[in-house]
Amino acid sequence: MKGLYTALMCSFDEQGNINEQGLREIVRYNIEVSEVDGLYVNGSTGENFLISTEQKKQIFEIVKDEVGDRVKLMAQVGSLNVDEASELAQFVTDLGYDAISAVTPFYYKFDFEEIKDYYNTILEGVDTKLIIYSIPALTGVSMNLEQFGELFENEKIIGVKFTAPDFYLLERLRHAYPDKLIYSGFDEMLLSASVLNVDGAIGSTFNVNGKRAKQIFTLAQSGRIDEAREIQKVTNDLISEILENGLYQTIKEMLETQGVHAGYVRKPMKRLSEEKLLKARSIAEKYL
Ligand SMILES: CC(=O)N[C@H](C=O)[C@@H](O)[C@H](O)[C@H](O)CO
Ligand SMILES: CC(=O)C(=O)O
Repeated sequence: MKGLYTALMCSFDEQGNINEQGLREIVRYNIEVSEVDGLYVNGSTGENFLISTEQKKQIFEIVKDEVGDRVKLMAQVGSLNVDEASELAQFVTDLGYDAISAVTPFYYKFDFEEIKDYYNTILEGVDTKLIIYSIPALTGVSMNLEQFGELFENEKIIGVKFTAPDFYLLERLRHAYPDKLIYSGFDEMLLSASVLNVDGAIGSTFNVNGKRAKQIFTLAQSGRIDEAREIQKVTNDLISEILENGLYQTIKEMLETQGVHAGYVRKPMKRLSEEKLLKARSIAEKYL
């Protein structure tokens, strides 16, 4: 389960319906061109929190069908509706996903006991391993070292996708739980996280920048930090331009320039203006 996973985008048409062919093309591009080790399906990047349960299932099915056993697959099933999360956990287990992942429950201010119960409930009765998805900037949920430790006591919880800039906590986690899988979540901090010996990374920009990300990770693992830093610099030039232009929209348009029909984002996300579309294309030309 180690290595680099793309937080997979989903292709939607102008009405917001899933474009199956487009989604298959995104999957193929990630496997064949970016050569990542796996895909993280229905995360933030997949616009998961904007779609129905049926659409989530459809995406899980299409991706598994397209991938087969070529790369590893993680399914993000987390939801404020725990019944939905459990249903999806069972669904992807039956489909043969390699692991599930669940974002910490958000919006309401859940206490730690409630968060723990959420994970244990999702895992009840399903025979799959789970990666916690921690992204405090979007969820408002920060957990400390001891709380991660308490969650890790459940043997089915095998790791965490750590999307936070707290490298003190990351180092403490790595040291305290050498047998758990830790994935770096911020692509712009991949080198720094790799130096702390994370097991892999999961990122949105890998949809278009998977090759450089892989280089950063493998160079850092073999101690070639100067070379890795150069590639992180180019990567961060790219990420800055993407973030300034609109994260998911720009990545989708960059994929379009490669013949991948990544389509539109769903409302309430907005589409790129004509000017930003041109900018996205010029970013693609510069970096791809
Ligand atoms: C919210 C979100 O998309 N987070 C991603 C993973 O956790 C990252 O891959 C970021 O998109 C990326 O690092 C750009 O900031
Ligand atoms: C990793 C990330 O960006 C996601 O949740 O899709």
